Amino acid sequence: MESKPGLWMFPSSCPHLHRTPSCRRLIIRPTAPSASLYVASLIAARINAFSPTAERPFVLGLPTGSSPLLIYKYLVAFHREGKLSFKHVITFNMDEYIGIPRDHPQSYHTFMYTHLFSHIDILPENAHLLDPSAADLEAEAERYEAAIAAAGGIRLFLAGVGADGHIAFNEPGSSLSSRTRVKTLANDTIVDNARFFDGDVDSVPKTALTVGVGTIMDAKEVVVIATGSNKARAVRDGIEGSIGHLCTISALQMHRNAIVVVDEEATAELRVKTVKYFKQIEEAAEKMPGDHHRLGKGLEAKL
Ligand SMILES: N[C@@H]1[C@@H](O)[C@H](O)[C@@H](COP(=O)(O)O)O[C@@H]1O
Repeated sequence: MESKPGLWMFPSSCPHLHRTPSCRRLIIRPTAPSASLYVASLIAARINAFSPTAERPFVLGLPTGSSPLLIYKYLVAFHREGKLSFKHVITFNMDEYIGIPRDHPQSYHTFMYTHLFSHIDILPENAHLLDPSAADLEAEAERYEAAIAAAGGIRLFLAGVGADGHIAFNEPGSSLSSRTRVKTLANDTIVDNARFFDGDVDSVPKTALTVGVGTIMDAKEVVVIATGSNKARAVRDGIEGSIGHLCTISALQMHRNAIVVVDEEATAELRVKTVKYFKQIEEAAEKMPGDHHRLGKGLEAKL
């Protein structure tokens, strides 16, 4: 029998393939905009299918960075077109820098309001972010975990991935069962993120509050977006590599309901066989499109 890479594989006869787009798998889209539209459409479809109410809100985990930018644009567009409401959505952001104020242009708080929260109907009290100004950061981390639990747990966690395969700020070497805590950033991450601080490595905070790998693994569904050739190594290690703490996104191989959505460029380091296999699965799924496909039709050209 042909060997198949990793736990991400499942037989093309898997009945779930035809029922839900959220079987554990890799989705390959030609470009970053089409990958982002896929993810935004999936999130919108999940929220709408859930029909959230004040008593039964949809709980969404969110990332920052350049990767989710287009996804947020699409979500805002869906909202403006009356296709999506965040009125009964509760969000939890995955991380926040320590050492810069909330209103700093590069804080994740500012990022979220600039790119998403100010443009949708989310209630401010429902948009949760870690507070790095808390006097006791350990207590703040515990408070955050408790708030997630009190909200009923995260239904869908959207994530990006660092070039070295880290998820949130769970840098290489993080425990795969870690919870929300303070993390010292890896040098690679600091250098990478200097692009947001006018290229000045010294201005990048050296520590952050971040949800743990375990916190993300507890979500009912995890969706990762990875686009561009600088994510190719992370995608390869996360999908074809073994599960290990040096590439924390690889923990998702153990998640029952996780999807990695990539563009062609991000597949550059994958084996041809792996790419072919997942494309074949996707072709089969597309013959039975779910509503997340229809929802996004036409938007890509407009944005
Ligand atoms: N903590 C964030 C991650 O959540 C993000 O996924 C990563 C990649 O960022 P980008 O999408 O800008 O490449 O950067 C930071 O490390």
